[in-house]
Amino acid sequence: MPRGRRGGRVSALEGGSEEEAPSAADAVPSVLWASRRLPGTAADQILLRGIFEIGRDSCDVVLSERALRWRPIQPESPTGDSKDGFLHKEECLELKDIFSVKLKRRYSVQQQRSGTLLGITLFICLKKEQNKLKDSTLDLINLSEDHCDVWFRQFKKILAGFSNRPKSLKILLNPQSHKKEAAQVYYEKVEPLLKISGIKTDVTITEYEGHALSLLKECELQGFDGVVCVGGDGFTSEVAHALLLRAQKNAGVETDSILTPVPARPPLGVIPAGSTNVLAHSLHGIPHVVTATLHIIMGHIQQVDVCTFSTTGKFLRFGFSAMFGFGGRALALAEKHRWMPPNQRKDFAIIKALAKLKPEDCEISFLPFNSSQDLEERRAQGFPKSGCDAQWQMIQGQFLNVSIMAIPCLCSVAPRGLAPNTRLNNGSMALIIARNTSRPEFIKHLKRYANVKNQFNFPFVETYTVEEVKVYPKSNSSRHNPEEEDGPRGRASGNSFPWNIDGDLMEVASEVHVRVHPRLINLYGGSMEEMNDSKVTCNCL
Ligand SMILES: Nc1ncnc2c1ncn2[C@@H]1O[C@H](COP(=O)(O)OP(=O)(O)OP(=O)(O)O)[C@@H](O)[C@H]1O
Repeated sequence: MPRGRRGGRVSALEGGSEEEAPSAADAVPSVLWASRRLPGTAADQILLRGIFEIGRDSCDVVLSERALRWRPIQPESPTGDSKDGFLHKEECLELKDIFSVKLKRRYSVQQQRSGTLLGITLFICLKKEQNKLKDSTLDLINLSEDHCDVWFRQFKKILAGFSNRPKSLKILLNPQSHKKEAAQVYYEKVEPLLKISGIKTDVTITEYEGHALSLLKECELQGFDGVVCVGGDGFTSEVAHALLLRAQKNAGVETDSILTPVPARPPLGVIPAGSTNVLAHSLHGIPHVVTATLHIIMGHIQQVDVCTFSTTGKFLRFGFSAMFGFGGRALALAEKHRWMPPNQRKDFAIIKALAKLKPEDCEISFLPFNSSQDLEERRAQGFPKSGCDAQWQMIQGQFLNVSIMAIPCLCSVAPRGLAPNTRLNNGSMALIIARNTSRPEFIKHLKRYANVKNQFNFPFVETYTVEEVKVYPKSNSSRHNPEEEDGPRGRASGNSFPWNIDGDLMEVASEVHVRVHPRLINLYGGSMEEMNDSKVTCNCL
């Protein structure tokens, strides 16, 4: 009979009976990765039972359909009682937290091929502090090849049952993101975890702006379970736009003026490696590479709302968030100074845009959230168009900044989000308007994003929850002067207005129509824990 390293007898008792687990209050896990107790364990059928060394203890290990449980084996006292049994409580690991299994072997110089079997290693996804995931391992030590083989095959079978987890991924990597470290991020932190998980990858390193878009128009995605982009917001947004555009073309949807887009099939993973990582931060609650990678490996999927942007009835692009006015002009300035290092460029652009702060004269119409259903009903009841459109509201005046956001837009300068009351998939957008005010007051408003105070609690700030927005800049504002470095009011070029769409500059000459489309794209990401002080109190949102 083979024996464990510390002399414990090895056996595999398939389908054996399960001991009653101790109460959650009693359980004191000695290892970080062990969750205390699973609810409803009674119905959990036992698959295998055997002895392994875990940590420094010889343990009685039980594998059931939902969990792995173990308890150190107690030496029997002459009276038959266990001396310190109360110290050795059962620990357990939910099977859904395992992402890979390998046979653990020790290789000596002579044994280059097979090595000496030591046991089984389980690769585990741990939940750390708020929203952060971490990979870890659990070694089940047993020297018996037969014993380990039975358990190894059982773990493999269990892992194969997680059908939502990807087996092959198309990776798109922007080598120019931030300080050009996206390749290093991918090859050092992401690829090793994908390899351990047995996920096949096909990596394309983009060579120019727009490369991902043109590649996704043509390339075959049939063999991939998902697409992953490694880069910043501009790159992620480009890839999301490309996937959605592809979905429309595949479904025969006219892309000149998209009214009701169809969802994109392959889920998109977002590995944060840019100078701004608002999308990854909003999706995972933290711009953390390992967390993002583990969500992909575990097949956690979120359906996320997406906006369409169009002008004069013509579709422009898909995106998650937009800024017009100060946000657009600051980006236009940053783009003109691409030669600067990313952080310096951002700071420079913000300071310069603040120095040249001027309001945009425009008219904003919006359809408040939940009114479109009423609108459809009114149209169905034969109301004239003007009667139907009474649902639309209109404001006009001089605005310093207009933000339209379908996602919360978490970032380092706004840890609770630029739109903290929006969710990833609540089917609405936040419309946040800063009317004209003095520069110090506007700066005070911007600074509030960084702390817990309500950034909307200013008389010049208005917030609305909307489904559609139309922004009409007034055409009588001063014309572009090519002599002026940044154009009038920092405009991007000619007579167009700069829009910041997910960190990408979009120049539009006339009005922009933004509509939200609920749950249009699948993104890899788990449901986020709310921040402790999650809701700001605001009259409108
Ligand atoms: N090889 C490349 N060379 C130049 N630009 C590229 C390349 N690959 C992708 N891009 C473009 O770079 C833009 C910005 O990329 P990304 O968002 O990853 O970086 P970033 O550092 O966060 O950018 P930003 O400083 O604009 O926030 C994207 O619009 C993308 O199309």
